[in-house]
Amino acid sequence: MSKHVLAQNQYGKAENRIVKITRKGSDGSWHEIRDLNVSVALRGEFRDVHLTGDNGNCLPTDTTKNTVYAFAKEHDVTSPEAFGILLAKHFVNSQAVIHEAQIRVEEFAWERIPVPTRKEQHSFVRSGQEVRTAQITYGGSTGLQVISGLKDLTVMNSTNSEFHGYIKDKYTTLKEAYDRILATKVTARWAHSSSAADDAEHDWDRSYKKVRTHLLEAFAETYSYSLQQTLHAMADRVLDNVASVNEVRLNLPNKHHFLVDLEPFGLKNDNEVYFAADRPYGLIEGTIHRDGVRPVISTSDWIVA
Ligand SMILES: O=c1[nH]c(=O)c2[nH]c(=O)[nH]c2[nH]1
Repeated sequence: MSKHVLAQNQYGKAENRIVKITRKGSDGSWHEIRDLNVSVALRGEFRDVHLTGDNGNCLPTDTTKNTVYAFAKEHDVTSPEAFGILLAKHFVNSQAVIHEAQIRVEEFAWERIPVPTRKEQHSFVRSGQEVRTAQITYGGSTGLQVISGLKDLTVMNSTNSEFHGYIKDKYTTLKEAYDRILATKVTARWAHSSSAADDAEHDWDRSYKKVRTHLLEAFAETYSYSLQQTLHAMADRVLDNVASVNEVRLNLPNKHHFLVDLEPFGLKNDNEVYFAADRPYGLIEGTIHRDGVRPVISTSDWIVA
């Protein structure tokens, strides 16, 4: 026996890449695709597996992978959230030793390449840079918890951004800015109310589009005095407009654009030529939630820009 304490542990199979083709139309020539990266983490009675070599409670990670494949065949993949809910419930409800399952899904979006000369539609182009995310946790004390999100959504305002009035100490060299570029690569996660999570009819694709639109509109429409203020405005807009969302966490790395000094060349830089710095970036993160709701989105995952 170990004299040390086994604390949080989980296991499963990470990053199962699956593409589901659904054939529609009378001859099945209209294709729809969902391109997912599905990770499984199981929590439960796995003490003996770690301590004694008894694998009697261990559902192999290989089986969890196969389950993802089989579920993709046996069920409609209507959204990352709905697929994750099916899987999480399956693991907890089928094995007594599994107390909680967490499914993380990334979805890569594809758009149709329209081919007017043929009725079959089976050609696609990867759309955008952003990745849709979902994290489903079922069992334990949480019941069903659904956290949706997106990452790698890069946005820029080429004006309507200022930054001044900040603390100045002996290390401060930053010049005050009254018209600057504001650019960031958005990582957003939002937690749904339990009534939305438990509603089998919830339209996850629709709520994803709504949240994404409100995030982008708030970014574009906020006259910004700091990226922190923009962050708050973006999350606020989502909470004001999407009733089923209780909490929003945003990671907004400040992708700095510095004015290039053109004076050595006898030129004046009228806020026209910037150096787009790669690193370091400003680390700007925050959670905004409805009053009276306990926040559930992890604050410990730092997002690297
Ligand atoms: O929007 C900003 N917030 C900051 O906290 C900060 N700090 C900094 O150097 N530039 C900026 N910009």
